[in-house]
Amino acid sequence: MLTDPSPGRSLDAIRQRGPLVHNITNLVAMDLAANALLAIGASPVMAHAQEEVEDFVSLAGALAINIGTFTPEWQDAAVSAAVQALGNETPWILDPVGCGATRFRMDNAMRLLKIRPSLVRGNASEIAALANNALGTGKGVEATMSVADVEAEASRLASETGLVVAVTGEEDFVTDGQRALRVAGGHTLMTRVTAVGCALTAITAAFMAVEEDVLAATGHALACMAVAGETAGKAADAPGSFRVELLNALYRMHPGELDERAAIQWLEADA
Ligand SMILES: Nc1ncnc2c1ncn2[C@@H]1O[C@H](COP(=O)(O)OP(=O)(O)O)[C@@H](O)[C@H]1O
Ligand SMILES: Cc1ncsc1CCOP(=O)(O)O
Ligand SMILES: [Mg+2]
Repeated sequence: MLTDPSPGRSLDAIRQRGPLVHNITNLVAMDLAANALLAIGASPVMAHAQEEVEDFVSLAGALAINIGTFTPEWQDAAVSAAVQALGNETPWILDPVGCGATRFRMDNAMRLLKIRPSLVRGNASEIAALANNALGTGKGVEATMSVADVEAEASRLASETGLVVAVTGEEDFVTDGQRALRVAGGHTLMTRVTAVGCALTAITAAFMAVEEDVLAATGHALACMAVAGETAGKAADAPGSFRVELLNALYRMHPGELDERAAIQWLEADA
């Protein structure tokens, strides 16, 4: 595990070690998330059969669970995987896609939250919904609130649960209830390509596989995606080509460039 909190060092470690990331993710995101992991140098596997999830967790450096198109069977497999990850001390991340939209999604997210993910990453509406166990936020899987609107609720959720919570949007916010950071950058076209957030969740798992400090690993992953988004936004002016350029930018990113361009701001306690 790394001790030097530099995003470039984390990216370099991913490229050197190629951690296997086990994803239990949604039908929309599988392609982009797997390709984003390959682009940064990690190895993806997408697997959600109850019969094999525990085996894959034991092989993986990190687990990403994303509830985006869950069925009850899928959810049960995710619970088994999360319990296994917790027992193995394998870092795992929860992406509560659209949890403010339906009771089924919220119940899935709350059940998984109790298995103590290392990190919860969602957009502003999802984190607001989760923090209050309340429906009615967001439009389906999309955010209708800003990150600034929910920073206080994210901090409360982190303090109450002892988990690290990341809220993403125009400027990202991450907190463990004591320490916090913001990550600037990215591009508005990231909201016009589906599954960019899900792909971010997947690559954050890869950063958690090589960096023990979950808050730092998350900051590094968010900065990596933000820098890639900026690069892609210079090369593309519409969603189709932006998606391709985002993968190209993740693949081409040099650790030194990431260190230079990462806009991570560590905040005082209680920020
Ligand atoms: N308006 C924006 N400007 C720049 N970057 C953005 C913007 N909205 C989202 N992002 C970035 O897009 C990625 C996905 O975040 P988000 O859209 O919140 O997730 P989701 O797709 O799960 O709703 C993050 O890296 C985030 O920083
Ligand atoms: C459109 C959609 N519907 C169910 S999951 C999904 C993808 C959501 O991706 P993201 O959370 O990254 O926007
Ligand atoms: Mg999402």
